[in-house]
Amino acid sequence: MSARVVVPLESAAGRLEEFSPAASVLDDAEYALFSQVARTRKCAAGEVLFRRGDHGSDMYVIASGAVELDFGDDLVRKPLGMGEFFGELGLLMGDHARSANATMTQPGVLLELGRETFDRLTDRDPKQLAKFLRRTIMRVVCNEQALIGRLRRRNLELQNTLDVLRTTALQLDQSEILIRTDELTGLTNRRGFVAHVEQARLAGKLPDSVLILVDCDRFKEINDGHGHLAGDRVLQSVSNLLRAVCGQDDIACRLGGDEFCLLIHGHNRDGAERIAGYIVESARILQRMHQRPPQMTTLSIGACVVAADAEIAWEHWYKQADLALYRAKHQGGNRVEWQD
Ligand SMILES: Nc1nc2c(ncn2[C@@H]2O[C@H](COP(=O)(O)OP(=O)(O)OP(=O)(O)O)[C@@H](O)[C@H]2O)c(=O)[nH]1
Repeated sequence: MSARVVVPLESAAGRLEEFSPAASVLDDAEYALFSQVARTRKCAAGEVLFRRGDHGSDMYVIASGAVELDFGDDLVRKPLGMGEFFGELGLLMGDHARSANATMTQPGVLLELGRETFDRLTDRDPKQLAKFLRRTIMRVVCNEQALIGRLRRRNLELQNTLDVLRTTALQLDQSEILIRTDELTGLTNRRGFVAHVEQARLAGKLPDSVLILVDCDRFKEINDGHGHLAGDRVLQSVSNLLRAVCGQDDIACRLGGDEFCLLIHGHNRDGAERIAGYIVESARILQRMHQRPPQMTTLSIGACVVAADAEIAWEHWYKQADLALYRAKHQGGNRVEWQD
């Protein structure tokens, strides 16, 4: 029989009792008593005694050989050896659903105790049986408490993991927004704009639109004459003006330096001409209104109609609008030119 470590443990009734921490080992007197009434069963290695969820009412004592209890999921498997018992809840509760798979890992002999044999023990040695039952109940309570502790710890770990995942997702969203946003103006930057247009185009969801390229006139003179910060303020004013004319589905973008663009969705040339004209006119008025320090420059615009065609890439439309912008600049700026 295997070696036993016996430690005192306070019972539910408050008395000190002998209790084995392995707790599934019978003492010599119990073993002798059970072997008087039990059925013996020879088992081969690998033989499955019961599976998780099976209903059963037999308890087993290992006379020789070894058994493994597998509680499933990621719970630790429990090896049992000579003198240890298992399946006692089936015996005590009757027709109990097993909570583990029990498999012989070494060939051996088991003592099987069914309900009727157990009843006979009540007559033979009630004191010994009561001691066994108390110990078994304590074992169940301890196992349950350990299980609850493990589940609590796992729950806490899961919650922590979820928190970390939530924070990471949020950080990813924020980084995604940051890398697509122009820091100075808060408008979408070139990367964000091109990604948006290309995604929509490839998905066939880019509606007929108008592309409007906007460039500040003689912006360098503002930087040179009033300083870089004044130049920054002008760029912010231009972006506010573009934001103001944007509809819900339109996009305003700072392409870089003093160059901006607007993608006006669902507009034909007539509608977009009014918008482009309004931008140039408003900039002209603001530029005259605030000259020292300057709040605005006059603006040049090159525009083209973007036909919804999944085959034509964004660069094509950009080149068209840029040709128109070049003409607008060439004619002195402060105007709108179209490329058909
Ligand atoms: N203040 C400021 N200036 C910038 C920024 N980015 C680019 N610039 C400046 O913008 C100026 C653009 O100069 P140009 O491309 O010659 O444009 P321009 O002076 O408007 O000339 P035209 O377009 O031909 O009228 C350069 O002097 C850049 O240094 C910025 O973020 N802030």
